[in-house]
Amino acid sequence: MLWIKNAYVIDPAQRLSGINDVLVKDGVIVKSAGSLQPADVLEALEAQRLDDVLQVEGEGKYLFPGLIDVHVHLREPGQEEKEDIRSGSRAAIKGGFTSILAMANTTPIVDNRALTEFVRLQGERAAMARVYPIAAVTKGFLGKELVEMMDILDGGAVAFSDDGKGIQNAEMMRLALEYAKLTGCPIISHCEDDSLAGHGVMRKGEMSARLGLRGIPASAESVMVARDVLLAAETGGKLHIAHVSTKESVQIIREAKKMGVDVTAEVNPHHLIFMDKDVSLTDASYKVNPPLPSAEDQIALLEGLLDGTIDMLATDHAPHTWEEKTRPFAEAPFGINALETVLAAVWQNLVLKGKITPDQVIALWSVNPARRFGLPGGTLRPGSQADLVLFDPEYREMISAETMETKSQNTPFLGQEMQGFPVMTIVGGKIRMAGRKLLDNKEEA
Ligand SMILES: NC(=O)N[C@@H](CC(=O)O)C(=O)O
Ligand SMILES: [Zn+2]
Ligand SMILES: [Zn+2]
Repeated sequence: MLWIKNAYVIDPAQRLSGINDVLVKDGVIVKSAGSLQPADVLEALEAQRLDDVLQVEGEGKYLFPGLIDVHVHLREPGQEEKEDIRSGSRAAIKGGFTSILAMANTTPIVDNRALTEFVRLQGERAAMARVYPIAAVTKGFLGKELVEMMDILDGGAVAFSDDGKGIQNAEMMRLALEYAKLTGCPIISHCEDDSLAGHGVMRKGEMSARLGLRGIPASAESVMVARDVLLAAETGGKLHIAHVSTKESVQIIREAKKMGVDVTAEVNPHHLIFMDKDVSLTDASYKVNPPLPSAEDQIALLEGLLDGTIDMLATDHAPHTWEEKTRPFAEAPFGINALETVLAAVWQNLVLKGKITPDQVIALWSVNPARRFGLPGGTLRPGSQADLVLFDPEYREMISAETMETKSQNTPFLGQEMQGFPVMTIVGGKIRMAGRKLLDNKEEA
């Protein structure tokens, strides 16, 4: 049993934002509002002695429902030199994520039930963050044949996506959304038209011209966003747009929502924090797909996030080896390692700069993802599973290979001291991290 005292509790689902005490018993939230006296605690927990209750002082810290990240690359099976389900889910816990959705672009691709079950079971074995598999939309990501959606859903998938690759064939996407209407399970679209993206390596514009790098026009994304919302409108299937990065995409999604299309969207913090201007030829940690946006796009992304056009934040945690990411910019793979640095990055660059409130961050990264993907969590309402994070806005940490659980170091923050980190992460009442140290096999609170 657990009693967290005097923390600043943020629970947008209950419209809670203020100093409160939270009680946990048998992996479930018992109480999440009010200031409690020992007698109240014993009564609420039906406990005999206060000695049976672990007391945690939360003063000066925020307490919120565990973050849910719907876009993570864990690289297992097949690319365990970059990450595996254990290292990735450990990184998640240190970053404040109690649930993560694993993308299917592994080797082999997660396009059948056996592989879906494998990902789920590896997540359970790691016993850190909850790991939910996302399976491919098309077999082998070839865009030719749909996977066996019903069978894969029975295996535990919570969404379908060919993320890493856009589905080029419009009829294939239409068919996928038609099935999504039947299953009620979202299709996550990586919107990228290959003919427009070509062999580009950064956003096309003045900066790409100056650096002499091949550019990817904004239309490579927005053209497919437009296509997909029209297909979602026609079929009634649930559509989720991954990593929105252009102002045109934001406009299209805004209009689609007005039309009543069942579409949601995410934005990655790196697209809100960095721009095409930050790209340098000597540092491929800024190389990501979709590429870093223009200043104008970045303003539109933030506007979209604040007006509800964009529903959630997601990391697109994409670990790659040091060897690959120190290749010349044009040859390095796309992707930014994010799980352990992203909350501090959002805190420093968006919250402390007054661009977004802590309450908005929790709505965007916990409540909304839980709702859209039909997952438990996302709230501290009594009776909910006890997935929570105690966050210290003052805590500072140096970002290095030694301090991180991820196997890769491809983050622009490497070697920097950052501020604002989780100091306790609890999953189903089990303390998985305390004082920045991971705890294996902890008893349930
Ligand atoms: N985002 C990236 O730059 N890379 C992702 C693929 C993807 O999310 O499309 C990866 O798997 O490395
Ligand atoms: Zn993608
Ligand atoms: Zn991705």
